[in-house]
Amino acid sequence: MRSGRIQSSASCSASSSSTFPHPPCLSSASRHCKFPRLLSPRALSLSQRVSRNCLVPETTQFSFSKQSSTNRKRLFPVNVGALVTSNTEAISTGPLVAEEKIGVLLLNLGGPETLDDVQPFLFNLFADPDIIRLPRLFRFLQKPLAQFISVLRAPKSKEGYASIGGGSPLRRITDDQAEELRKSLWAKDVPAKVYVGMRYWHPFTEEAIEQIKRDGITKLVVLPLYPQFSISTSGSSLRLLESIFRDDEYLVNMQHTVIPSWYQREGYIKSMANLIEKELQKFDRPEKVVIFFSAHGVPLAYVEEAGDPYKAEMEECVDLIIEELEKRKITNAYTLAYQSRVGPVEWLKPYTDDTIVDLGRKGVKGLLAVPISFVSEHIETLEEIDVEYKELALESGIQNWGRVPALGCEPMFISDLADAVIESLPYVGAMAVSNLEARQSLVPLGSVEELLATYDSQRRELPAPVTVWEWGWTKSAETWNGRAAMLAVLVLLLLEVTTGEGFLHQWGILPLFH
Ligand SMILES: C=CC1=C(C)c2cc3[nH]c(cc4nc(cc5[nH]c(cc1n2)c(C)c5CCC(=O)O)C(CCC(=O)O)=C4C)c(C)c3C=C
Ligand SMILES: [Fe+2]
Repeated sequence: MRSGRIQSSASCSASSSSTFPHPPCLSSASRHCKFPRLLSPRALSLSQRVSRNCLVPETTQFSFSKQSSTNRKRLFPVNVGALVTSNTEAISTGPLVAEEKIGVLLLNLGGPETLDDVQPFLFNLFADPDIIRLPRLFRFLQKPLAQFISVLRAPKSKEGYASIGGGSPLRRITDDQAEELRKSLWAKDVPAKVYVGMRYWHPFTEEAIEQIKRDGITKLVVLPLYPQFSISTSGSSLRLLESIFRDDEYLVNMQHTVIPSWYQREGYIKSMANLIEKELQKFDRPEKVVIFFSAHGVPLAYVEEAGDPYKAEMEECVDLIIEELEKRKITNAYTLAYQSRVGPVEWLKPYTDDTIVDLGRKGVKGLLAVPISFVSEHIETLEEIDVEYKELALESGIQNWGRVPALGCEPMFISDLADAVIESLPYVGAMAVSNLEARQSLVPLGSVEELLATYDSQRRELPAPVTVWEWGWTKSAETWNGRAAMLAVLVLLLLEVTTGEGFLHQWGILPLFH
């Protein structure tokens, strides 16, 4: 089989070989132009909105095809140190004074630590308006609906968590990453404190923020632990931070900056390439193995309707890793697919399961799975990939299976995260939008408000990714089941509100305001 990207027959609408014009940016030297107001999100066409990275001058065609990727600019600096120095000089925020207390806030998803945590964890997830975005009129239903869906989904999720030891390893791994990052920063003469703020489980972002206040942090770098930005992950955490910051006098005055995504950084790309290279060597005939990048999916509407840059960033990330492997003379065939879809709506394609079957049918005998959207082991690597997809691959005729571990605390990766933090420090509190130099930063930066204005500024209503009720097999049946269930919820609510009694009162969801 020829090397290069394998396109599954179940391939996506905006395929990896599609070419589209790149949005204008201030300067061709600028690696990212995530700063708003220059380009009004409304003014951008859909194809422009999904790829906001300004890697090439305005007139250049930007393509994700294999052929053109070799002509593309290097995405990461050859000499980070030199550029940091020049950036530091360029920004007039002044030197860090002795009383300055630097904090780094790592944002992550969080996961249930015990089986009893599963349903409340799912409730928090589905109560997030960036996961289920209800029409304005129905917003008051968010919590009852989240309760309803979480109760329905909990048994299936519990099974998964039970099979990986009774809980998610996410907290332990993220705490370890925070400690290693802290050590790395101190070793680089940046005495910073590192905090972990989870979106859906302990330690919650609110708890981390309270600690940040108690510690008297004056400069904060916000670093989501997702390499690629999605409205549903980093975006959701930033949305929460925005509301916490807005309501708090201390935080309003605390200087901060956000590193929204960092998939293009040299240390991350090289660390991923190292892991892939190492795992390939475990196969009898490494050159015959297909490298299978599997990313967590998002509903298609996030990308196509809300302008989520996730898919564009993911494709670019894969291209960069492949370029790095090619430099090492590793020219295996590869493909990218999306896993873990929930509910009846269409998610990013091609789907991982369909692609595995497809590859088996095409005679592929060796597959190396590379989880790419997350830097810790979690239920979707340990259960979905290691158990479900492996089984599917073997059933589909793929005889040799391997999986690249998540990065975890891999030293080169942690050291690169520390560099990202250090590079961002000159911009903490700097008015990134009005600051010409900041726009040319190596690390795409911005305040919480700026980033939220860039991505998803209109907060369009999106179809709920999960179904409320499930029976029958057809899509239309599911739609009608959903509508019927919605009606049932409304009737129940009406009864509850009028009688003051019912299951929502028993669960403490109503009354909404105490
Ligand atoms: C980049 C990573 C992730 C994206 C994008 C994402 C979007 C997304 N997820 C759901 C629904 C669920 N996610 C669940 C678990 C989960 N999700 C991610 C990452 C991304 N999610 C991780 C790492 C995990 C596992 C955490 C752990 O405990 O180990 C779950 C719960 C598990 C299950 O029941 O399957 C749900 C549900 C949606 C709807 C969504 C986009 C809209
Ligand atoms: Fe998820």
